[in-house]
Amino acid sequence: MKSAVVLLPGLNRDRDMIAALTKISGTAPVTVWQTDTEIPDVDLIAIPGGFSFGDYLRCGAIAARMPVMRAVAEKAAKGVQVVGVCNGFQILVEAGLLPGALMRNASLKFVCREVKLEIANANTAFTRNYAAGQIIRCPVAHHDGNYFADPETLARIEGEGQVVVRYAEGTNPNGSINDIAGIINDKGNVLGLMPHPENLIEAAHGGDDGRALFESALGLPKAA
Ligand SMILES: NC(=O)CC[C@H](N)C(=O)O
Repeated sequence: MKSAVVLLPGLNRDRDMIAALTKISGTAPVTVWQTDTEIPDVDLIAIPGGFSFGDYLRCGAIAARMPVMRAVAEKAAKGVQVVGVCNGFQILVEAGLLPGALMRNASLKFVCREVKLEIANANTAFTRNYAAGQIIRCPVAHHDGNYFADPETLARIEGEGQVVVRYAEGTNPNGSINDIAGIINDKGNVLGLMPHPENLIEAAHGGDDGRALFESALGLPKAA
C-alpha cells in the first residue's frame, strides 16, 4: 500500500503523518513538495495539519493555490483517495475539493484537547473498519475548525451521507454546524476532518482509536 504526504511551508504535523503511515502500511510514504506538479502512483495522498503559510489570508488559502494542489486535484479526479487533516482539511476546502468553509472557532480561541467523535458514516473507504455510530477518542488542535455550509449544501451533504464524523456527547470544540467534524466529497474519495487521527494510532499515544481510519484507507483488514 503506497501513500504520499504533501509538504508545504508551515505545516508541522507532517512528521506525525509520515510516522503513522509508515507504521500502519509498513512502507514510508513518498513526500511531495508544494512546487511538484506530479504525484507518483499511490493509493492514498495525505495532506497533514499545521500552519501552512502562517495561516495568512485564511487557513489553507495560499496552500490551495500551490502547484502541488493541482496535482492532488488531478489524482482525486482519477479516484485516488485523498485525506486532509486539520490544515489539510482547510486546504481541501479552499481548493474547492470539498464543500463549505472552516471559520474561526466560536470561542475565538485555539482549542487543543481530546474530543469524542461519532462515526456518522461507516460506509466509506476511510471508515469501513469502524462501526456506524461508534464513538472514538481523537485529539483536536486548531483555531479555525468551525465548519459552515449554506442550507442547500448542508442539506445535500447530510442527505448524501457525506458527513462522516461528528463531535459527540457535547464535545464540539468549535461551534461547527450540526457538530460536523469531517466530510467526504460526493465521489467518496476525498475526506477532510479537523481532528487528528494520526496522533492516536498506538499505545504510546495513549490509544489507537485513529488507526482504523488509515487502515481503512489503505485497504488493510480490520484489526482483530
Ligand atoms: N493543527 C492544525 O492543522 C491547525 C490548523 C490551522 N492552523 C488552525 O489553527 O485552524
